[in-house]
Amino acid sequence: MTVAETHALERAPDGRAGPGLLGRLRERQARRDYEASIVAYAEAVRGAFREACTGLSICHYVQVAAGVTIRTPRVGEVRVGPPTSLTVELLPGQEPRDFTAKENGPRLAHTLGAHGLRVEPIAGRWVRLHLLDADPLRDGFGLPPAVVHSGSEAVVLGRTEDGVTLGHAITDPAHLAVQGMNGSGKSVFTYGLLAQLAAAPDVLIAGSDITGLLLGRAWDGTIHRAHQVTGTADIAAHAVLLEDLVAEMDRRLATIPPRQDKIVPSAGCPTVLVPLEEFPGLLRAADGLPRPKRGEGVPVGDRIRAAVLRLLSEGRKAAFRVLMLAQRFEATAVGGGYARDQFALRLSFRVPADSLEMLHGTDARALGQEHANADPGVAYLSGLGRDCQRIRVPYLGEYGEYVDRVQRFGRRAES
Ligand SMILES: Nc1ncnc2c1ncn2[C@@H]1O[C@H](COP(=O)(O)OP(=O)(O)OP(=O)(O)O)[C@@H](O)[C@H]1O
Repeated sequence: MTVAETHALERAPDGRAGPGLLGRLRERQARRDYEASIVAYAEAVRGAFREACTGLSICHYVQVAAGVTIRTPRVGEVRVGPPTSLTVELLPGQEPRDFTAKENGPRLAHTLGAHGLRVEPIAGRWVRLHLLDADPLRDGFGLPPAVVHSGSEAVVLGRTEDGVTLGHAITDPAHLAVQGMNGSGKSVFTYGLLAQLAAAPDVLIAGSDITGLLLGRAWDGTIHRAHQVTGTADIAAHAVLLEDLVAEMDRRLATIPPRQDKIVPSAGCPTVLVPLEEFPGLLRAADGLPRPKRGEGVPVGDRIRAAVLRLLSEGRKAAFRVLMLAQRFEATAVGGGYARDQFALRLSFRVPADSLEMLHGTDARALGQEHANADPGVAYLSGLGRDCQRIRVPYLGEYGEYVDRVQRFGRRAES
């Protein structure tokens, strides 16, 4: 036993076993050293924050008699984490998002030795900046085998960086655009979405899928299967299906009851979700077909474009929701800029920076570079009153699990 250990085991004055005088002195010293190190660390964070704000121009330049002086947002409490956080008072005219605008977020975080930064408005002009040690979306999460019992119940879309689970009811008046490069996770996301909706008695999943994986065989025996067209052997069949859906939409629009401006979905008149898997591929295949001679009909590609445009522009009131999937939402590839503008809910898995901006607007420009290398299942979501935010979508599992869930939960066709 060392001398230090002997002292530490001395008896306390009241006779109870515990640290003796020397031990207590050492404890006190250790506590003081620790507190001093915290104060020094907090000062270092304050200094680094001030310098980063100056470097990134998150500051005010004030003219004084001696020249120009720089004011940076005042740091209040520094809380040692992990994750470390600091309260900051915004300067007049500043907004919480100024800390993350452009590339400020990652640059501030890196100066402060962190991976990322999250800004939490507290009250008045005060915000709390959380310095994240790691990407909060690094870990995936599974999609439990749960289904909704009505289209008005929210399906799980994903989880935000703050750990909030985002839901979306398919009855909300929004068409959905999903883009992502090969292997970015858009199919797995869509499997999860459709599996959650497969059992709802007031939802019909009717769409087109040239891959034959999302729709088709997996849905055999369900009520939805008769309303799905797959493969590339008969591209005209995709046009026929979409035109049938437009005819049903027209019928619904013509029968909206008086004093109502939209269809209220029910089991008899379900919300029709129209997945269009790899839609640019469908258009390419259709445009590659021989064109009919003059006066002998409309080219299949044009028929598909016209039908989808009508579903997009008029379908919301008739309880039609289009779910379009593409590697990238270039206007020409998805039926035109007007068609693209109809998507109220937009989701981008890993895509090049210009594709992200194309779908989410210029606000997303700053996010582009990082997102071009995003992990599978990590996406940007915007629309329905939400700012563009980064989420992780749930992982349903391998393809076989999707087929199993559709077969287990999918509403059966009446025999
Ligand atoms: N949410 C997720 N969490 C974790 N891993 C995922 C997630 N989504 C997808 N992955 C992984 O990424 C792989 C590719 O996903 P997916 O097939 O959905 O990509 P994709 O964008 O549809 O590609 P493609 O256009 O080639 O079909 C999956 O096999 C899975 O291993």
